[in-house]
Amino acid sequence: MIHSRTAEARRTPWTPDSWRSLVAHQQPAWDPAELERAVAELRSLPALVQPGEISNLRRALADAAHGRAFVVQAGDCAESFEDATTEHITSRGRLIARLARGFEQISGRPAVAIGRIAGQYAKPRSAPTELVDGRALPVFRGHMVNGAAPTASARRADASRLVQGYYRSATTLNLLRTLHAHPAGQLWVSRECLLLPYDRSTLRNDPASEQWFLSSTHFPWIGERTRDIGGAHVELLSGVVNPLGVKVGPAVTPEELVALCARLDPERAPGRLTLITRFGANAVRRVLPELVAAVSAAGHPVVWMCDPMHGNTIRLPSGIKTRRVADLLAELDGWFDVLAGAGAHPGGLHLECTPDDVRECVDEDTSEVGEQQSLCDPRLDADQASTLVRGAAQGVRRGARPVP
Ligand SMILES: O=C[C@H](O)[C@H](O)COP(=O)(O)O
Ligand SMILES: C=C(OP(=O)(O)O)C(=O)O
Ligand SMILES: [Mn+2]
Repeated sequence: MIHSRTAEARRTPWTPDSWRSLVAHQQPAWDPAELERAVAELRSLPALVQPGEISNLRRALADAAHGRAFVVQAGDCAESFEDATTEHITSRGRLIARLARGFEQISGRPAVAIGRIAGQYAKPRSAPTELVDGRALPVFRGHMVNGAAPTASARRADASRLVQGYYRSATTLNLLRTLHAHPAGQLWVSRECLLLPYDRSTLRNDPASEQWFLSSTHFPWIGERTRDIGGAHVELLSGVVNPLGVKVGPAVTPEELVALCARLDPERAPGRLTLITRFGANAVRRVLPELVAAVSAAGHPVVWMCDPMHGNTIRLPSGIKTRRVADLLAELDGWFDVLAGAGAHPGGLHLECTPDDVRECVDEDTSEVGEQQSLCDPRLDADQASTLVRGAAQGVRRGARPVP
């Protein structure tokens, strides 16, 4: 990532639009008139989540920061508009709830269940274009931006998709609330904060507290490619009261991470900030110790969450992406060991998974990979996801009951 280093000293006060003067990474080339129409409509539409829910989630995440609970955050890499159906939403909600319950049964620690769902429709990409039959096409950026079909017309950024995505998020969340609303098993929703005009148009001011909140998800996170401290994503989310996640890859320096914590968690409030680390099995033991030491020394009570998916992606010669469960478990093991060594609490696990019958990730042997049905990254199937959750639950138990 290219970092624009806006000097802290030059920072003007936060407003819902203060991000506009800053560099915005990973934004599609919208048609300005179409975008204006979409955001005008979105700004008049109801909030999907309410401030009281956001406070409750912050409390649950504070428990995770203190080692009294553990987050199980899971779902598709990219949700599909076509999958916003009763059947698909129900099976996804059930899988996440089942993973959380399975974690609790093995670990004895309460789980905070968060879906990558009800709005996970936008993707950051490694390159803006891809070659299809020798022709460069804009890359697929998620259904809130364009279509996945490899044609120029499908790949055009279409701002009316922002509104379609809002409505699909609303119906998805509505069904999830019906299925998982009881207080003990509440399912929270999360997504990457990526498309800034959408996020801006779903900011709302809570009249009771006069605080701003992002009303289109409970738990937004900033991706590895957009966590520029001087960039627009960090600026926009710094001013909302939602709990925030930040993805952190192996190139981050301790100084950079502490600066991000200072921007996003200036009050050092447990539950405010979750650091979702995604280093890869080979890097986690080398990179994580210094980061945990620096963040702890700076006094930020973050939730440390392990995303074993995004640092372990393998691109096969066929072009298909896959991941080996063995690598994911190795990263998870290293992550637990480092946190235990640093005296920090393991706070959560972040997975890309699906209840559908797929073979996008393999146990060990990459020749076993099947057709990639995912719109973006390879997902675990339900059994593979359970294996990871079991690994996390066992890691928590090991930490909770030290060997004499
Ligand atoms: O989760 C998403 C992917 O890791 C991200 O979109 C990058 O994918 P790409 O390298 O295929 O662009
Ligand atoms: C894009 C993603 O992750 P990262 O930002 O960590 O690469 C993702 O979670 O799908
Ligand atoms: Mn992904």
